[in-house]
Amino acid sequence: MAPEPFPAADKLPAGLVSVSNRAYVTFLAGDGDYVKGVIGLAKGLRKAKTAYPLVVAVLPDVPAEHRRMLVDQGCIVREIEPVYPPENQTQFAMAYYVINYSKLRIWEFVEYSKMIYLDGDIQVYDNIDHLFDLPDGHFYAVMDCFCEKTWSNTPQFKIGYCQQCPDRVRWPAEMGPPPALYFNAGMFVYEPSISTYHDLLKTLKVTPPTTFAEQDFLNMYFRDIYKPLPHVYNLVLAMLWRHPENVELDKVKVVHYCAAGSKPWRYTGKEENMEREDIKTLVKKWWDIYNDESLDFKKYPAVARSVGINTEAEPVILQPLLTAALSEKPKVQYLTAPSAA
Ligand SMILES: O=c1ccn([C@@H]2O[C@H](COP(=O)(O)OP(=O)(O)O[C@H]3O[C@H](CO)[C@H](O)[C@H](O)[C@H]3O)[C@@H](O)[C@H]2O)c(=O)[nH]1
Ligand SMILES: O[C@H]1[C@H](O)[C@@H](O)[C@H](O)[C@@H](O)[C@H]1O
Ligand SMILES: [Mn+2]
Repeated sequence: MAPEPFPAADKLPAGLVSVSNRAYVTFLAGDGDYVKGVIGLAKGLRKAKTAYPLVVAVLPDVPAEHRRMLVDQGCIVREIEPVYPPENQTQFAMAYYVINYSKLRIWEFVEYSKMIYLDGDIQVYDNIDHLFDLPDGHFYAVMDCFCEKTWSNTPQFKIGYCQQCPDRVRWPAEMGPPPALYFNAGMFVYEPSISTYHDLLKTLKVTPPTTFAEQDFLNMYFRDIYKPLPHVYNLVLAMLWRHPENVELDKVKVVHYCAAGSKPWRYTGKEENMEREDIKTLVKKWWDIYNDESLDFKKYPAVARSVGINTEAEPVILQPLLTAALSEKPKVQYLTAPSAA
């Protein structure tokens, strides 16, 4: 059996809690080209020298060949069951809802105490491991922008209101209180929990599907514990032309290629705003990482062997071992557990 990367919590000396049971997690559905996004993300995280592995939650329709490619990139592949929207609500767009709601399965990954979820169309350009140290008990994500056409059927869009600049068009008093802060669900910091997982699925069963699927649902479900993160942790590309005054591009750590036409592996430059120089540069940056063979996981075994790691063991567990071995920090950090008294 492959060795465990870190001591299990119940094998630690009394009073000590492992804080290494952390991981990034992304999600993959289908046999299309999103696998490129996930491979790019795995390589980007490696370039940023994260100390934590990337778990990929895959739906059953992800082909074996794509799973192998992910394992070869040091990812931990975990199959999840699809989650279906409430019956009779969605004659069309079924696939869209199944894909997005299935993301809720990641609350089941309770072998990790804290995870950072990243969409497959996200790239990480700088280390964000410090986000794991944020206090527990909250849901952390970056506030969305309401200005793109994707929002056109919302009251916000219709009156030109955006939470990114609430003073530009004020929310009219006759429309009641302004909408609660709303996050983009392409990136968030959360704590897996079986009780939350069951409650999420139970609540979903009685919640009619809406435009932004699980994103709307998560916003509703976590509204009381939501804490906004700065834009640098999830730059929604439309911010570049909708709210440039809120963006410091050179400080951005995480880019979300969610604007129409911006997915780097499908980029043609033809769609609206896609000819911008900043977009071209960001697309090129993504490709530079994707094409960088020195970031391939297979390049790492030589280094692994030199620090005494068995590279023939399950590749899926190599990344945390290796990155921990190569980082200056100790492999396992310990915290004194608060007294139970
Ligand atoms: O065929 C697909 C479609 C999607 N995905 C996965 O699902 C994620 C979400 O899809 P997109 O990134 O294409 O969607 P957007 O960024 O436009 O979507 C935003 O809105 C969605 C709901 O509308 C979700 O909330 C998503 O997390 C949020 O970033 C992808 O990154 C990818 O990880 C696949 O694996 N295969
Ligand atoms: O999740 C959605 C999606 O990414 C859209 O492309 C974007 O326009 C929205 O702001 C966002 O909420
Ligand atoms: Mn996305």
